[in-house]
Amino acid sequence: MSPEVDGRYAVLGAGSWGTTFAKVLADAGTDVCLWARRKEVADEIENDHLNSEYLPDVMLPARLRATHDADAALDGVTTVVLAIPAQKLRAHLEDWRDQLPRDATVVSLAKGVEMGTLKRMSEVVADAGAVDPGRIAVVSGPNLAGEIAAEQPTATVVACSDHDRAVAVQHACSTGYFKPYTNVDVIGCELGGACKNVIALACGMAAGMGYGDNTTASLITRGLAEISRLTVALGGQALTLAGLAGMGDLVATCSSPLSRNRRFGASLGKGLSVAEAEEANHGQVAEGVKSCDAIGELARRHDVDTPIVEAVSRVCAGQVSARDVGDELINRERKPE
Ligand SMILES: NC(=O)c1ccc[n+]([C@@H]2O[C@H](COP(=O)([O-])OP(=O)(O)OC[C@H]3O[C@@H](n4cnc5c(N)ncnc54)[C@H](O)[C@@H]3O)[C@@H](O)[C@H]2O)c1
Ligand SMILES: O=P(O)(O)OC[C@H](O)CO
Repeated sequence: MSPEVDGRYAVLGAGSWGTTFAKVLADAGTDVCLWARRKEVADEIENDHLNSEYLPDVMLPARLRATHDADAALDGVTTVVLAIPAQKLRAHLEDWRDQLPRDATVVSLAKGVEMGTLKRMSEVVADAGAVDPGRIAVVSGPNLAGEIAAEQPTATVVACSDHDRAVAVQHACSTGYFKPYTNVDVIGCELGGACKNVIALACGMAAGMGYGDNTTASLITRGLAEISRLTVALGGQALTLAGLAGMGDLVATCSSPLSRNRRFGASLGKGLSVAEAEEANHGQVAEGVKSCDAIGELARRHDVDTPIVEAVSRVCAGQVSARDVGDELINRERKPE
């Protein structure tokens, strides 16, 4: 375990990733309290050091505290970590806005783009939480919660326009199994995390139809081209997408049977309806299903071509089958890479 880290952290949201990230912080020696929406989840973590619904096989550190009371979790903290699904973040922030300490760093773990507003999560935090953008950080990378909770070695990126704040979060979550790098390109890191979910849906569809690694690699690589174009159009850095928050997360999410987005896509590829695919995912969030339309619309507004994102949107809307959309993609116009 690392030496004690300065500052107190609240992690708001005790699903797979919120619980895992809180464990990482506690293992790093950081003082952390986890807020759970349901009292029984908070009580189980506080008393039994277990979150049996999301991480049934993982013993949580005794030093990790948990509560159902958001005011208590936020009292006196230096850093607030938001681990709420992307489309639910705004409503929660509006509730918590007055409790967010004025100088706290606010870290978003969510990977999505808000439907309707087309805002990235840091923009939602700035807007709904009334937080100065220089205080907002995002954590994104190849971070499948189950593997990290099992303490398998993983790297990630902490991005913040204020480098000192990124470094502080980096120190607070560095452990023997979790290695955070810093970056100042918030736009690139966020778009990498949000868009790879949509590409993972496409890879899942391909797997569900019985296709192998060549198809997956082709979708990952052409997906990376779409994400890079969109990132540059929105003011981010293409090079960020060559890193952990881009290629790294694409490889993990598009290849892993643990990914909820890939699993959801595989259900669609096998011919299940969207409702049946949701049921097969046991109510856990597959962010790409909701974000794909917003990402597609964002790309259209900036005149960026995103054919894989468009294809996934149409399948998720039930307009076309995965197989038909696959044929459309392979038969698009031939052009230089
Ligand atoms: N699980 C991962 O491996 C992982 C890794 C990196 C990033 N993320 C991202 O982190 C975010 C959270 O993902 P997760 O895996 O923890 O999700 P999850 O489905 O496991 O848990 C969601 C959590 O949010 C809570 N919540 C609070 N308000 C809610 C509401 N109104 N509706 C639904 N749930 C509500 C739920 O109770 C639950 O504790 C997502 O944006 C996801 O893309 C997840
Ligand atoms: O399970 P998924 O598809 O939400 O992916 C989890 C993480 O985002 C992987 O980095």
